[in-house]
Amino acid sequence: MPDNPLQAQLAQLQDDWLQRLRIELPRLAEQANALIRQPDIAPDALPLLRDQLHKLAGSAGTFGYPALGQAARELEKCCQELLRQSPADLSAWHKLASDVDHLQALLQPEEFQATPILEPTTAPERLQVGVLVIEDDGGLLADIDHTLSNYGYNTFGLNAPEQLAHHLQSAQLNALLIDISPGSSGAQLMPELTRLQAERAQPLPLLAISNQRDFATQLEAIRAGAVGFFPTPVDLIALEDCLNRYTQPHQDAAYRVLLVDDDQALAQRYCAVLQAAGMLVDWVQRPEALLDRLHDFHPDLVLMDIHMPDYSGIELAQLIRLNDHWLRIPIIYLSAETDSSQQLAALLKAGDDFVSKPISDQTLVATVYARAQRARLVSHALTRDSMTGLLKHADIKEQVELEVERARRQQLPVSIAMVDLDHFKRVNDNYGHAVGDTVIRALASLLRQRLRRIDGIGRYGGEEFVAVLPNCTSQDAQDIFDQIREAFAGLVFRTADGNFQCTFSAGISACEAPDWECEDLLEVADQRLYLAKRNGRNQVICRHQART
Ligand SMILES: Nc1nc2c(ncn2[C@@H]2O[C@H](COP(=O)(O)OP(=O)(O)OP(=O)(O)O)[C@@H](O)[C@H]2O)c(=O)[nH]1
Repeated sequence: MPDNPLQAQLAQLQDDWLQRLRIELPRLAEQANALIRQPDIAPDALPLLRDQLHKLAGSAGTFGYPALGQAARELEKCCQELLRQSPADLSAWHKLASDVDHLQALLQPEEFQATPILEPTTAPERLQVGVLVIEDDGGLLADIDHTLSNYGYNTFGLNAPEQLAHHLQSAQLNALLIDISPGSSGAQLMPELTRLQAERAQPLPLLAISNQRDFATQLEAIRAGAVGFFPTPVDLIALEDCLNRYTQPHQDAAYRVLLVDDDQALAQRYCAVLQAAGMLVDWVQRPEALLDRLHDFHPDLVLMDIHMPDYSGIELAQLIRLNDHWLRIPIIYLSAETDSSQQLAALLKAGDDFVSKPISDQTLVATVYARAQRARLVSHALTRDSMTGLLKHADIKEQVELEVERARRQQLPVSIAMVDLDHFKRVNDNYGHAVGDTVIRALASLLRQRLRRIDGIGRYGGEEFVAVLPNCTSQDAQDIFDQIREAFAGLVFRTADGNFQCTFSAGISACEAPDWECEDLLEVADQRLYLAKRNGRNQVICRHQART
């Protein structure tokens, strides 16, 4: 009995498939025998037999019976040939019937090779990160501590140089932040640190600070294993961004795969395998439902069977391509078709790739994963604001629409937050536009870090942001945004013209009537944001009364 849930599920699916085949194979043999008795029914009966053999050729290998799949493929070709020639000589029909009959003998269990499935792609929740900070400048050290703790990091220092080796073994330490300016205590520790890092299976991410920015200094940092280099005055927001990149797991949401296949047994198996690899899979059995499902499910990728009763996968792929909105979604054909000219013809009409059935679980996961990852990257590049990495105006609006619609369908709450920096014009006027940009990036980074992976966050205007929080009441949204507001107000921005702090105001709305559309929620959130500004700023309002 398999000891892991996926293998148990696959074994059960294989068992079901076998049961069905024990009934279907004798029927196939009977259909082939009927052709000997009445060769004149061949024009109608033979295509049917060929299609069933085609389906068997595609599924048998996947369920651990490659010899049966191979034999079915040969017989499929044989049917095709008979259809073309319609031989009068009965021996060809006898041979076909006997070979189809023989398929049952190939239903003996073969060595079932359970292939390892790739690791799930879903990211775990945010990790608690410990950072060892070695910095002689007390003022800068205080700013680093302050900023990083506002972003949720644990920072600690080194009391004595001989403790370095001990610290590096601690499970609570995830990154190093060291000032390597000439003559500093960090610089003196570098030879020892480089040696200790080399002994580790996985060196800790090292971020270097220095009052020098020349080639030799940066090269020295790289040789000590630095992944980030920050000349003074340190851009603490960029530093946190770099720390986040190297210490947090990949924050992407699970890839969404829409599977279009009429073969229930195979579809269930593909779903189980892809889900076990951390992907979200939706299965369309009836092609008529395809367009609605695309609209509701928003897949990153479509896996399309080619041969289905009444429709071909190529027609369906062309149908998808008629809509510009879905142009970015890769379509991978899954088919028992091995004729490369047919494959090419399919790709020329629509679709992006071809994988032949039977496909191993590992190849399926790797193919889908690689394609979905690339599609996400392209989509990311097109929909993200380059300064903050958040969604652009049109894309966050689209996401709000989508979530409001989904919430209504599922009868779950959804909240919208509209956020605007306070007196931001003064920041630009007093410290310059570049510093203003740093403040915008700081807020974007904090929003990304404090909100959930399923929340959508966008830069709605210059210094205005919109977030959509599915399955979240307005009260919960207010609590979350109050925490973010406090953390943001605590950040200190260091500039050559002095240090300063900045705040934001926010308005929250939720679906307050069953017929509320996206525009209603945005408008009410905007009114509450305006109220928050009028009430004195640095506050979050989720009803028509103020709350600080
Ligand atoms: N640095 C920077 N500034 C921007 C960007 N986009 C918009 N701004 C500035 O943001 C400021 C917004 O100013 P206002 O709309 O008057 O609002 P405010 O000063 O923040 O005041 P309140 O919103 O009433 O608290 C303007 O000075 C814009 O030039 C940007 O991408 N970078």
